[in-house]
Amino acid sequence: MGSVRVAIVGVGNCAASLVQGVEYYKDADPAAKVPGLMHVQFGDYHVSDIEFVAAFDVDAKKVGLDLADAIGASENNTIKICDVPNSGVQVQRGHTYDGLGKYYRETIEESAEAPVDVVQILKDKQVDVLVCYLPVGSEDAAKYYAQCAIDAKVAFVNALPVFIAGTKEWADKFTEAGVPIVGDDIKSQVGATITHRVMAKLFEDRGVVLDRTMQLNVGGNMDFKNMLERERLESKKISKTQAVTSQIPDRDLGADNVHIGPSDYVAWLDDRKWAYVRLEGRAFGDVPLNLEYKLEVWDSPNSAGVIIDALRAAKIAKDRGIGGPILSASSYFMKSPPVQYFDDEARANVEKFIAGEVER
Ligand SMILES: O=P(O)(O)OC[C@H]1O[C@@H](O)[C@H](O)[C@@H](O)[C@@H]1O
Repeated sequence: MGSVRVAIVGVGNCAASLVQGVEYYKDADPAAKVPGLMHVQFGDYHVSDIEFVAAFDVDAKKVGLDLADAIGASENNTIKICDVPNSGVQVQRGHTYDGLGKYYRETIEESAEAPVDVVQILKDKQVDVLVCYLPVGSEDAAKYYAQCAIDAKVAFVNALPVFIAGTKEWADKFTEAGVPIVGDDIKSQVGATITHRVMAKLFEDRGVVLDRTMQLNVGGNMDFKNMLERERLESKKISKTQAVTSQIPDRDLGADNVHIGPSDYVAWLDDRKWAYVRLEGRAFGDVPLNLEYKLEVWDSPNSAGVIIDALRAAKIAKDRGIGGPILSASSYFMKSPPVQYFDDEARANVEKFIAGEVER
């Protein structure tokens, strides 16, 4: 079936983990269970079939570098997984639009080069899938790249909380163009969202009434620094909140009883994220029952394995000529898919999609 030719928008920490992970797992045994991957082999595609063929960024310290060098440049501060050999792919100057918020502008220098013709490059490089890793709050920039994907007939994986796959307007555009999309907003392997979803559902399934809950997140990467600008957070908070409340459809907690969102920037955490989660409920005899946990993760590697699956799902859809939102992959891999399922159902749907038993 050949390779999965991938272009990256936003060569930050998440891209760094993705590129390293593809190198790290290139010889993984398809029959083995390896840490961090849900599928070594995803349908016809092994991890090693993922090939990076183009990359776009606007940071002067990244534009012009080989992708293998750019992933360690500028403010990138995630944990190193392995060395990556020279890729032969030079990071090209993308379009900025609203991609750089106040804190990015204070921290990095924007490239003085002129933006490239993204659609032409996607076509020239015969890209299969474009993965969008722009900073939170990049509404216009994310939509610009989504349109580029449509124009170049390239599948789109939307890792950030800008609603594209989840809106009728964009879902229709992708469907009409026959271009697949997996989105929106990556849900990490075992991250704040999935653990919180599972716990909220557990309360309700076991007859405990959930009254109040909160999820406070702190981290030290550019994502968290960027999110100090509260105006950039609107869609992120909506995405994270409904990712949890969707799992307890029969309970309306009321807006004042749910608080989920990024909370502060702690520079010395680097790319680690700490999530403090609390659920308060009533159990047998209306007796209080509270659960509190803290999750410590390296943020970017925690999502890279999920993206590796999302890229291959998008490519399979493209191979099969299916356009529009890929519901199975979107609901399992993303926080804000067009349709929310419980995670066990979503997982089963992904397996059925791989087997060709469900269309999308
Ligand atoms: O841990 P969660 O809640 O699944 O979130 C995962 C991802 O969510 C994205 O919105 C963040 O920008 C990423 O940095 C993060 O890794």
